[in-house]
Amino acid sequence: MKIPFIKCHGSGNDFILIDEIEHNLSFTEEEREQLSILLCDRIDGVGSDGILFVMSSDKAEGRMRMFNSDGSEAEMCGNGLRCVARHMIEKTGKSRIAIQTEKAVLEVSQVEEIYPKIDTFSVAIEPVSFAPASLPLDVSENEIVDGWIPELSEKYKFTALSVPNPHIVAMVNKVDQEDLLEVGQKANQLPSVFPKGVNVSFVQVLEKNKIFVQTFERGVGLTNACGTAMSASSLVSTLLGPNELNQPIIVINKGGLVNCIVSKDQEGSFSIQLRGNGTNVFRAILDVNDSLDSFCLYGRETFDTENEIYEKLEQYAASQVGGES
Ligand SMILES: N[C@@H](CCC[C@H](N)C(=O)O)C(=O)O
Repeated sequence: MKIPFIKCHGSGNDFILIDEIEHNLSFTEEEREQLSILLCDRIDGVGSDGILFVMSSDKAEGRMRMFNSDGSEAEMCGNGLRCVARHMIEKTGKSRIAIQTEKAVLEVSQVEEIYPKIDTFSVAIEPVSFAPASLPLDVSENEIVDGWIPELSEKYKFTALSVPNPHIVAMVNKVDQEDLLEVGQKANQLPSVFPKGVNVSFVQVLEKNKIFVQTFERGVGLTNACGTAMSASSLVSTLLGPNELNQPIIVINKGGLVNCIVSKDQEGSFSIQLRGNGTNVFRAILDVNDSLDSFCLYGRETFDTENEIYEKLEQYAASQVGGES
């Protein structure tokens, strides 16, 4: 099977983007899972945090399905949606379109650069819910906002929310990566509390409207950045910390930076706009064998100029957090 793809990233959260419409491809559910495990492998595969399958939609200009590197499917992917937004905006020539995701049809658009010469895409992150059933999270409380989850940790308090994939967020004085790894692994081996697993983030306030976020992602592990987690963290640090509604919150991460704008409507529902890069690294073609357990890659073309420009953003982001990034 021949599969042309683009290797891309949002804040260093990297993906293999496969456009099924353009290349007349269609996979079974089992093939999507197997391809994700085969191709995302950082040693023997192409290496990425997940696969973005771009499909046709009768509700929007396109549809995104996102699979994690362990082969599980996620309800949503913020950094991935920016990469799909860029791809579809370039294809359609429109600067504002809609993309169907598992739980919602979401508006995406090209917007003002977040950093000089970085093409920037804004994606809507919604629906947002604090209802434990929406994650799902099996607790007796009506919601967990800066509260204890005793089965998980005696050291960190969490806020649980879906955006709409599941997240728990802890506000910390300083991000301890070893603790994050430990808590993240534990949370994802605790089906009595998190039946479908959960993304776990630690958030450090750098100053008003500026935070540093790191995430242990369900289905992957520690990543450079997670778009839905940075959106959830912006909301949580607005509720519990110094950040403000309707103002850009700068979110520094290990792979760069994004801006998040948190809004609340008249009914009290929250939504978040996530703005950041959608950078192409290279394009190539995969020749995958019938049993989907090996492949060869050919025709590789790199996007050198945009990657050189992105390095400047990375250096700037690293300078904003000293030891953290
Ligand atoms: N990195 C993504 C989220 C990917 C899915 C996540 N690991 C999950 O299983 O919910 C993002 O940028 O939002």
